[in-house]
Amino acid sequence: MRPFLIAPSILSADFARLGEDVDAVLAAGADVVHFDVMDNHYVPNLTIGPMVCQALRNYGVTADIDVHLMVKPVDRIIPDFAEAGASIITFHPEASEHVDRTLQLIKESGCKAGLVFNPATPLHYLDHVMDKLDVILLMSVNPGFGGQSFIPTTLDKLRQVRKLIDDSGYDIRLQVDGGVKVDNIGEIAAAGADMFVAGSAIFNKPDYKAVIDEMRAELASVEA
Ligand SMILES: O=C(CO)[C@H](O)[C@H](O)COP(=O)(O)O
Repeated sequence: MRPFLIAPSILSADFARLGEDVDAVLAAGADVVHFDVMDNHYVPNLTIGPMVCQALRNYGVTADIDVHLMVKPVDRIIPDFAEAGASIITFHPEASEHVDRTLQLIKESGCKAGLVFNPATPLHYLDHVMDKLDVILLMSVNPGFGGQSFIPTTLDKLRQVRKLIDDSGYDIRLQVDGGVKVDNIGEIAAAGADMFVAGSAIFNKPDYKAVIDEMRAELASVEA
């Protein structure tokens, strides 16, 4: 399996000093910035858009920015995020009228592309598009808010998707998002995830490096 990636969700960062907080979490050892976009329509919350992504790039953030679109419709906003510096764009297949077309739009915009599955979204959306995916994100909470508890049935779903990826032979990251903490990240990795989104577990602690180091220590015992 490829190296594990830790992607702090800036949903739990301090929006009043976002650039500094993102710099701090990257300096603490994070690999990727996870950027949650909510529209108060597809999910019952409202967050940030392309202007904030561009502001992070202008501030000097060079790490990959992983944009998770919790919006409907999806396609209109994709070129704006690509222009604003997104590296990866993921979306929920049931929020798109044409999943294949949306994946192509992301790729043509120069970004990596992925599909996101809510806890109750069936995996059949993966049929016929595995060759177009760079990331599969399994939500381990219902989307909309940080700080929720990890839904344990996600572990079985991770095992299923890990097998699908391995059998496909494609180079696809398996990401998990929601309720990821130091005390469950090892079990989640053992189920097949290789990219871990964590918001409150990192940003709600005073020492980001200490949390990320503890996560890496748990992951090291899975790799061994
Ligand atoms: O997409 C999200 C919610 O829709 C967040 O990324 C996710 O919930 C992370 O927050 P936490 O780690 O606090 O659960």
